[in-house]
This record gives sequence, C-alpha cells and structure tokens, in this order.
Amino acid sequence: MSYAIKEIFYTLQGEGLNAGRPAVFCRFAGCNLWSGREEDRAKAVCQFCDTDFIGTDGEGGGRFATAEALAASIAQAWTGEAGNRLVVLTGGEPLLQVDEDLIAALHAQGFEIAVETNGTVASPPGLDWVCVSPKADAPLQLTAGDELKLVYPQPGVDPASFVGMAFKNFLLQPMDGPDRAANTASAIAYCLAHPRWRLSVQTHKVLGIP
Ligand SMILES: C[S@@+](CC[C@H](N)C(=O)[O-])C[C@H]1O[C@@H](n2cnc3c(N)ncnc32)[C@H](O)[C@@H]1O
Ligand SMILES: Nc1nc2[nH]cc(C(=O)O)c2c(=O)[nH]1
Ligand code: SF4
Ligand SMILES: [Mg+2]
Repeated sequence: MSYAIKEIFYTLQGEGLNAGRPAVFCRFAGCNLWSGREEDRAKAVCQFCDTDFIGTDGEGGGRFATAEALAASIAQAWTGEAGNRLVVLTGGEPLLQVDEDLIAALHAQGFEIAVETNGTVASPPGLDWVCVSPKADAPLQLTAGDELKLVYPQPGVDPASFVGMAFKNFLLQPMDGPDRAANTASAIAYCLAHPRWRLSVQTHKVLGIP
C-alpha cells in the first residue's frame, strides 16, 4: 500500500477531548464525500468542509511508498522532547488509506494514534483514539469509538439519534462558515439543555495556529 499525503505538521490538537495536546497531524489526500473542488461543493454529500485536502503539495506532503517511510516522516515532524508522542490521522478521509501496516509502523515509532473520520469506512484494528464526525446523508459504519464529534447544526440531523451508540464522549462542534456565531450560540444552548453533550470549540482557529 502506498499513501497520498497532503501535509504533515506539528501543532496542538485544536478540537475535541484532546484539545490542547501536542500532536503531529498527518492529512491524507482525498475524501469519499467531496472531491475537494469548489465547483463540486454544492452537489457533494458533505458541503461544509473547511479543509483543502487535494493533492500532495502541502508542507511535508508527498507520496509515500511504504508505511515505514510515512511513519519516519511523521516522527521527523515531532520536534518536542521524547515521550507522549501523538499523531492525528486526518484528511480528507484517512480511513480510505490507513491500514494495519501503518498502525504498526507508527506504534514502532512510539506514537499513540488518533484518527479523525467521517465514520463511513470501517477502521482497521489498533487505533488508540477514534473520533467519528457524522455527516447527514452518509450512513455510519463506525457506531462506537472514543468521541462522536457532531458538526452542528446540520439540517435533518438530530443529535439525539446518536446517544444510543457506544461512544465514550459526545461533542457538538459549531459549524464554521458565515453563520459561525449563530451556530456557536445554538450549540451552547443545546449542550446546556442536554448535558450528555459538551462543546468542542475549534481552538486552533481562535489561537491562529495550524
Ligand atoms: C476536515 S475533517 C477530516 C476528517 C474526516 N473526513 C471527518 O470529516 O471527520 C476534520 C474535522 O473537521 C470537521 N469540520 C469540517 N468542516 C467543518 C466546519 N465547517 N466547521 C466545523 N467543523 C468542521 C469535521 O467534521 C471533522 O470533525
Ligand atoms: N490544530 C488543529 N487541530 C485539528 N483537529 C482536527 C483537525 C483536522 O483538520 O482534522 C485539526 C487541524 O487542522 N488543526
Ligand atoms: S467528510 Fe471530512 S474531509 Fe470529507 S468533505 Fe466532509 S469534512 Fe471534509
Ligand atoms: Mg481542520
């Protein structure tokens, strides 16, 4: 298996339960719910994406022929001291490419492995933290994990429809875009009324870090 990677960078996890934790982000190219081209956005299954995941031209991006080569590049991006290494596999949709070879190679480099996924693709065994972010009109294959992080609001999606699933944590993340302020107010109100849910702020956008 080879891997197409948009970019690799070291920053703080901005979202979810692990917000604030240093991590190398590995952004996989490509997604099954949108081509990534603006002209296709209106007809995509997922229309609110905030990310450029096309191609392999970003910082540290490229095509990696082996799991070991990709894991070595991810390890090289870790500029902190030894220990507590975390990699966040994101995209695009990482589970189109992540396999057991890559998981083994990253563990051999001393990383805990987190994944950000839309939940429509089965996951290989061995991931240490699974964050599923469901999209309206995209049926879930993954109905268990460490956190369910629902972008809110999404037309036709009721958060209550997920609380029977086997996730350890349930978070609402305000949809960024022209209505971010109103969406944040709605998400706060929903959490206050339904305390099973907590708020996930995209802190990296506030902090001005990648
Ligand atoms: C770019 S996605 C990549 C991983 C995977 N494809 C997914 O959707 O979970 C990373 C995270 O950003 C979230 N996200 C994307 N666009 C967003 C937006 N406009 N506002 C808030 N969160 C957004 C996704 O729901 C997901 O939790
Ligand atoms: N700092 C930071 N945290 C993040 N958490 C999830 C991200 C993503 O794009 O998947 C992301 C990102 O792009 N940057
Ligand atoms: S599923 Fe994730 S990467 Fe794909 S378009 Fe939606 S938010 Fe973006
Ligand atoms: Mg992002």
